[in-house]
Amino acid sequence: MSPSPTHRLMHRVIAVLALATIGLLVWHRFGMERVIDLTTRPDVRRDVMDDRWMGGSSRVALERRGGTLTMRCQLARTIDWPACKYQFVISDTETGIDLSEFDAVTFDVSYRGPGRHALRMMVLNYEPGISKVENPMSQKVNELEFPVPASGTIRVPLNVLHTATWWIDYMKVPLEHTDMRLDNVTRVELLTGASSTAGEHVIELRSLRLHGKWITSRELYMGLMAAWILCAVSWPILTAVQLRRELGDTGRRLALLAEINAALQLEARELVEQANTDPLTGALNRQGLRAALMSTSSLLAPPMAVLFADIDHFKRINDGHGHDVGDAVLRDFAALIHGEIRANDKLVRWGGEEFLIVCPATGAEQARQLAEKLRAALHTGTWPAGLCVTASFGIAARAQDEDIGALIKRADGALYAAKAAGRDRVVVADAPVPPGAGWPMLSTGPQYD
Ligand SMILES: Nc1nc2c(ncn2[C@@H]2O[C@H](COP(=O)(O)OP(=O)(O)OP(=O)(O)O)[C@@H](O)[C@H]2O)c(=O)[nH]1
Repeated sequence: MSPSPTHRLMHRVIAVLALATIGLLVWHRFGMERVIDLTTRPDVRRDVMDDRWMGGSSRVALERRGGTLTMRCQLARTIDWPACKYQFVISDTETGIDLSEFDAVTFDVSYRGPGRHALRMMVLNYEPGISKVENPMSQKVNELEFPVPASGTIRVPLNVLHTATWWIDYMKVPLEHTDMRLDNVTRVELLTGASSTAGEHVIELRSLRLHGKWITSRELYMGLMAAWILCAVSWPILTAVQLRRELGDTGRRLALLAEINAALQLEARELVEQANTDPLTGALNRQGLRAALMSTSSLLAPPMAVLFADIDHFKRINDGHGHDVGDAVLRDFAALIHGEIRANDKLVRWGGEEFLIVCPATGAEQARQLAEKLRAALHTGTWPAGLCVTASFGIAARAQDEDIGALIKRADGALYAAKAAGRDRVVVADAPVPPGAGWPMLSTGPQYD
């Protein structure tokens, strides 16, 4: 069975999702790089500061030339931790930027000055519950000191930063807040090294860049997981909807087929009825009698009788009043007989103005009484054109094992006798003569084909 359009669509969605998943994971791993350049970014305030606010006597000055920031620091070791520093202020409020998915920082720097060249980087993170906007010292200090060449680019991985122990002591930070965090960075500072020699230190910073990803691994995994869960959930739902639709279609098709079938059956019944019925009188025709005898075998079980009824001088009616009146008499004659006989009796138009009545469960005497009743009804009936219509009746009761053809022939003989005796009467045929017992009395009637 070929898949439904819904399933084909789902297969495509899964294929696209699988490719997108692989593509995004590879892209996230090897690309998707986001760079924040703190030396040029317009919303970052760049500044320098010396240690006089802590009681020191170092002096610092900043020169800006193009994108290059040159810090001239006259370092004086008059306090324990003398320092000059660059400040990159990202935010003065509690809302910083999330650098947790940033993995490195690069410096393009030149350093001139006495002693060992080293720089200290501090990344200040706003910690809810600990940091206060009005107290810059309350921001969590993540720091690292690293050596600096005379000139060149240095790449420092961010995961080697650690929370400064002096800050933990100073702020009396509980243990659970001592981990390094970069999810809300408000400020980055670049200081002279902790054990820098006194004297002039000239640091030329051409760029300071943070390197990370456009979306965090967590966001990527969550997004992909949500997409796959949505896909997994929608699969059974769409399958159920599709099945429901198919069931509905099948039901509608079945209902339509049942309707067509019923119509065809009705049509077939009508055709059979038409084939078995005389169109003028509504009585059975000979084919109809054959069908009735075949479908209801009990019709012929003795005792049973057949009556031949033939309208007297019907030719005169036709000749005297026209064929239409003749037809009307035939219709009324059949209707009158139908009104008098039992439901399981069969009225057959045998030909012209001659009718056969098949009466199951009827003996010769009962058949004769019926014929007399019919004859009397004809007398009292109302006929087209004020006519008086009579009929002659020939009756034969079926003997055990008698052939139906022979039975009809005997009834026809009796009818012939009734006509011959003056019409408007009933004649009952004698019982058939058993083989070898001689000829029956009424065997000389008209021949049947
Ligand atoms: N109007 C009409 N006449 C029919 C039909 N079928 C047969 N007839 C006519 O019925 C007439 C039968 O005439 P006959 O066989 O001579 O019988 P009859 O005139 O009734 O005389 P008896 O039977 O001897 O009393 C014929 O004129 C047929 O043409 C029919 O369907 N409609």
